[in-house]
Amino acid sequence: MPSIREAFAATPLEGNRVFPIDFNSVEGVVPDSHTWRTNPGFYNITDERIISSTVTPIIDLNNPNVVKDLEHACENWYAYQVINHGVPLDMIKNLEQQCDHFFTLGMKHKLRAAKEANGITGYGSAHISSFYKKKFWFESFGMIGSPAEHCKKIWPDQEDQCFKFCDAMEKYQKEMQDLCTKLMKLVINSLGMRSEDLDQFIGNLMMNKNPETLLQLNSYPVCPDPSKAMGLGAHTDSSFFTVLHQTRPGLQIYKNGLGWVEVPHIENALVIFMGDLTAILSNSRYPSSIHRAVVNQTYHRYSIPFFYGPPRDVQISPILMLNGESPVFRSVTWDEFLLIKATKFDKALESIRILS
Ligand SMILES: O=C(O)CCC(=O)C(=O)O
Ligand SMILES: [Fe+2]
Repeated sequence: MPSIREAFAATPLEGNRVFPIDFNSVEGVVPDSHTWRTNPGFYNITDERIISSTVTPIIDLNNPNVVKDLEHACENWYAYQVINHGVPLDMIKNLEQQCDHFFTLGMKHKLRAAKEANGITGYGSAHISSFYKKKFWFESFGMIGSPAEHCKKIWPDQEDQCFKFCDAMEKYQKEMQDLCTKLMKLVINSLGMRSEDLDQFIGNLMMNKNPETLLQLNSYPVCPDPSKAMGLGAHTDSSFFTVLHQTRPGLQIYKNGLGWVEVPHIENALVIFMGDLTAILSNSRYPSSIHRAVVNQTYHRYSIPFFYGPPRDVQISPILMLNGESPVFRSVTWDEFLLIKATKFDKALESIRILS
């Protein structure tokens, strides 16, 4: 059984040991390594229109109709924002502050926490840039659980700073776990599972083990020529779903027939993307959200995604709710799916399809 680490190691392309450039040293022009060509053809996207007037759904988690609202959003938008999510605003502000603290450090400091070759945690770039054969205007710091080991290297003689950073990350992870447990129930409920069966169903699905999660801090520095660069190219997340906090606008989701739809920045709302594993679970009723991040000339943007998925070795297969319904996808573990995704990228889901 390959591990997530091996899944990334299996990519024949550059892998994710692609270090970001020192964005502070770039003067005036976007270097060739980062010059973006539009429409590289992934996900068969041909429509490059950018739509800013359409508002993606906003779901109030306290609304009694939340399950219906969620069902509609998952079927039609694949991404939406939630309000009344219960995550305290001061906790989010503290997280942003620590995020800014890290990314405004000099390159020498950030590289002390560099990702290992094919690693997931620590400082680095986006491994999907190898598919695009271009680098993104992007740098990130990934964490599974406590970031303490990395912190000790970044701030070797600032115990206080180290503590503040770890504390902000760990508290936020805990909040995210609680929110994702709640969202998972709502998603399964919206697929037609009865409320009274949810706990047992999800317990069995996860084999009564803890979910696998990854917290990531993404940074998109100010760019001298945004028309030539891309923050993060179009992709879907491999998780069940992802909860994302954005500090400023820059996120776009792709919707057939409309093009790229800007997801507005709403203070105290969190963005949810449906991921590939929910496309499998829902037997393709809830497609995974194709999204990307663009950059700009005026502000430094951060986004903070929390990726939520099953224990690595658990088989995920479609939940068949209708009489006579046939599975559209074969079952996979998350590890196996990541391995497939690392080589097939936008064709990963297609490659496990058993019913057209
Ligand atoms: O920055 C964003 O808004 C998107 C980030 C994202 O899609 C990711 O980290 O997977
Ligand atoms: Fe994403």
